[in-house]
Amino acid sequence: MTNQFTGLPDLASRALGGSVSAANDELFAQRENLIRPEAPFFDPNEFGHKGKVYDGWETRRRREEGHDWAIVRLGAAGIVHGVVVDTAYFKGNYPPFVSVEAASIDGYPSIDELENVQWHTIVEKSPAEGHTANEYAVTDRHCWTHVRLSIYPDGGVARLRVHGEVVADPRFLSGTIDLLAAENGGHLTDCSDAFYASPANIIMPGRARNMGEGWENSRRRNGGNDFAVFALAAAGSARYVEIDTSYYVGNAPGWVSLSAIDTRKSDLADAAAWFDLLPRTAVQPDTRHRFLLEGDTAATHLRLDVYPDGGLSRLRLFGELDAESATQAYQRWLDAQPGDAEAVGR
Ligand SMILES: NC(=O)NC(NC(N)=O)C(=O)[O-]
Repeated sequence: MTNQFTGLPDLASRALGGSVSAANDELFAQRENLIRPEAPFFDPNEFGHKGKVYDGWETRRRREEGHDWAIVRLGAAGIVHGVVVDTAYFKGNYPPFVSVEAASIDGYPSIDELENVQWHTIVEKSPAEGHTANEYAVTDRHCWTHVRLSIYPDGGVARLRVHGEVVADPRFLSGTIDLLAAENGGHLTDCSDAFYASPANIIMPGRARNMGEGWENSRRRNGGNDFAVFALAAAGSARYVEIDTSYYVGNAPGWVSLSAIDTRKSDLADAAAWFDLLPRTAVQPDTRHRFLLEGDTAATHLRLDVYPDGGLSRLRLFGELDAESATQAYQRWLDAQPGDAEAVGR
């Protein structure tokens, strides 16, 4: 059975800015592979001087007591709903048991400092299978900045996915911000088609480096148009939007439109409560467009329609939180802090 949490953003992903800060060993395969956003790859014929080449993190065969570990700084702090320890292609060398701990650290700790922070178990030592996306649900609802994966006693893991909700530090939600950005807490809630790549990609930090880093649907053959719906990081009013079709040369939409809703006033399912933010507007391939928005734009959700289909590399919605929304964001962040959140590395 697939757990629902796998639909939530991967807080560890390199696409969101995660980093594998440290590992006790990585002789066979480097730790940074753990958070690569793409699916693991395997070439049965590829060998290096140290052995078989794996797209994952792999430690040597352990000859003493103990176990191996790797520490990941999450790309965005958040509440973890579940983790996936994917042992894809590790068949005779996967770890039979894994556990995951988490920590909440305000600041930028060194590797030495990380060893001494308070780690909380979020996945008890549990069995893992080889060549399998092993899923573990997490019930703790505190906000974490780091996780530590332990494997028993040693072995290889292709990917570590840490699915959850971003809980942005409200001190950085002031002024004009991207209300849609995943790093601020914006997330995809619905879409018509993610055949080649999900629209969740278009709210990731930075600019896409190629078409694979954006949203690409399939060619639409049966009428209608494709769409994606996002929850904003927090309720706010948008002043301008950036619609980037970079790298979509033969498959950009012909036109796009944006609509929004404020679920503080109406139900998400109330079709009549959605209002136009940007009317149907022609867009060009491989172009970063900016459009000013007018009128009352206060909203909690945004819907992007592309006509008839086609991809985007990024979508940005710049504006400000209103006072009520800023207070709520602050309270949510405060409520999610574990009692022993530490300030380290400042
Ligand atoms: N064939 C292997 O994968 N062997 C070993 N691993 C690598 N990467 O060569 C091992 O002993 O776990």
